[in-house]
Amino acid sequence: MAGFIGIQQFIQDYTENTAEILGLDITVLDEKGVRISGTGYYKELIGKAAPEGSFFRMILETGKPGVIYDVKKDESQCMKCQFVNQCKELATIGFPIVKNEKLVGVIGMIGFSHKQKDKMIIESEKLIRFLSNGSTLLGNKLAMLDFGKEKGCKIQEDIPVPPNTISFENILGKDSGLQDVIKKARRIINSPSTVLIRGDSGTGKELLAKAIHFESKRRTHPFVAVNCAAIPESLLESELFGYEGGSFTGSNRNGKIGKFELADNGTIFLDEIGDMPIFLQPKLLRVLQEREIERIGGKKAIGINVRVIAATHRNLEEMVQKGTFREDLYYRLNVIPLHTKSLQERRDDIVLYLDHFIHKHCRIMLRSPLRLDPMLERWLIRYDWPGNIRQLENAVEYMVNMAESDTIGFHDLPDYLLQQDLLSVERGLSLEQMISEYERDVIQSYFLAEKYRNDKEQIAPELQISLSTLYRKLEKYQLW
Ligand SMILES: Nc1ncnc2c1ncn2[C@@H]1O[C@H](COP(=O)(O)OP(=O)(O)OP(=O)(O)O)[C@@H](O)[C@H]1O
Repeated sequence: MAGFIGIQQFIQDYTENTAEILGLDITVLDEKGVRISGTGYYKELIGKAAPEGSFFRMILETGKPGVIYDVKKDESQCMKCQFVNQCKELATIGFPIVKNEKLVGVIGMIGFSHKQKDKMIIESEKLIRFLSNGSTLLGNKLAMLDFGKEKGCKIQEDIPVPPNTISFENILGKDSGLQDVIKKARRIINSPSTVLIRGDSGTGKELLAKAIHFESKRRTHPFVAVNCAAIPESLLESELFGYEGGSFTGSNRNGKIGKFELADNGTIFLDEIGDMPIFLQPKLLRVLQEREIERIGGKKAIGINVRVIAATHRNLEEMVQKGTFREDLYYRLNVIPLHTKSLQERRDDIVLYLDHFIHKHCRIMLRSPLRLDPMLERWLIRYDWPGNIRQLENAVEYMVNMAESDTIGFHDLPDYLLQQDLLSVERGLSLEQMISEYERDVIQSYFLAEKYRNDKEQIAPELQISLSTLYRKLEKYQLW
């Protein structure tokens, strides 16, 4: 998305506003077919590539605009698409985005409902003109961005502008510990104090940091994330604080602005702070105390107004003891400590995440909702999830891809999970107990399914048992 970096938020705002006015869905793809913005179904797909062979990809290949008034009938344009059978689009119009005579993306208008499709047919001339203007607008905006860069304007191209903002609503989970953390975080959104988020990998530290930023008054300014463990030690200092032109061999002659300056008036998220090299720690401490930075090779201090949120999975107290983390920096960071619990510590939330991510990925893959085999669900609840929610979501995404029927079963698990001892969690139970537990889960799942609305007379024949047997089993498993 090289050309689109820096105006991603502009494009998403444009897309959403246009979609609202027209009552149709809008999406924009970059030259590689990766979705930059989208509304409706396509909002969830931002950042993902459009399927090979799809209509918009064809526009990227040919550089020609296209219209499909009836996707179901006009199959010739979609036959090569790998999702042709699951596609929910009814009508679609696409226009290439051209910058300085070069194809750099596609803007598309989509009708998912029959009402939208009819509108697209009736008002086609007007809508095609509208989309053509939209593509010109975006092409010109990109060209202006390049022009500004050539003239040396400070365009903050490496600020990762999020396509949409995050709020506390995005942090799912009923666990009381998690809810307490959210409650605390809500209280300090507008405070200037430094926050230190502790928790294992994939437990939502960055999500929490983003929610704090985007719920605060700083939300219109950048949220800049720096992973201190991912940047080589030798580069971290210049990444964080920037440098003046010609300060060292190989450096850019115009100098480089550091992440602290980029985050001015916003929030800097220092992920993996426990990996900050000891030689840089005094410099960070100074920034936190003085609220000013000095670029490498620079002679003057630059005042900054940045909220610092740091995070780590490491045991900082132990590191302080061992002398690998400065005690003064530790206290300076640990002003507002927040802790994100691992999934192992709040297994009750696992079902909620499974459900949420199954729905999410079914929507993304344009599949009708899948259900989980109850036995598999039980196994997933008892599995330890060392990679926490990130791992769980990836596993669900894999299973939704693999499932051939409307139920996700053990055979759909990713290989690394299949290699686990699938019965290990059941150890200590006799075969009879395991079968009983399975039977209980199956019956319960039918009562939880909206389709049956708790109707025993519908459920009994579905399970091929008599009504009285069903009553007996409900009694046995106390499923009243
Ligand atoms: N409570 C939650 N509700 C919904 N999604 C969540 C939650 N917690 C985490 N996630 C999702 O899990 C993934 C990992 O979260 P995130 O990157 O915030 O974790 P992290 O603790 O910062 O991980 P790391 O330490 O490895 O950087 C993200 O996709 C995030 O959206």
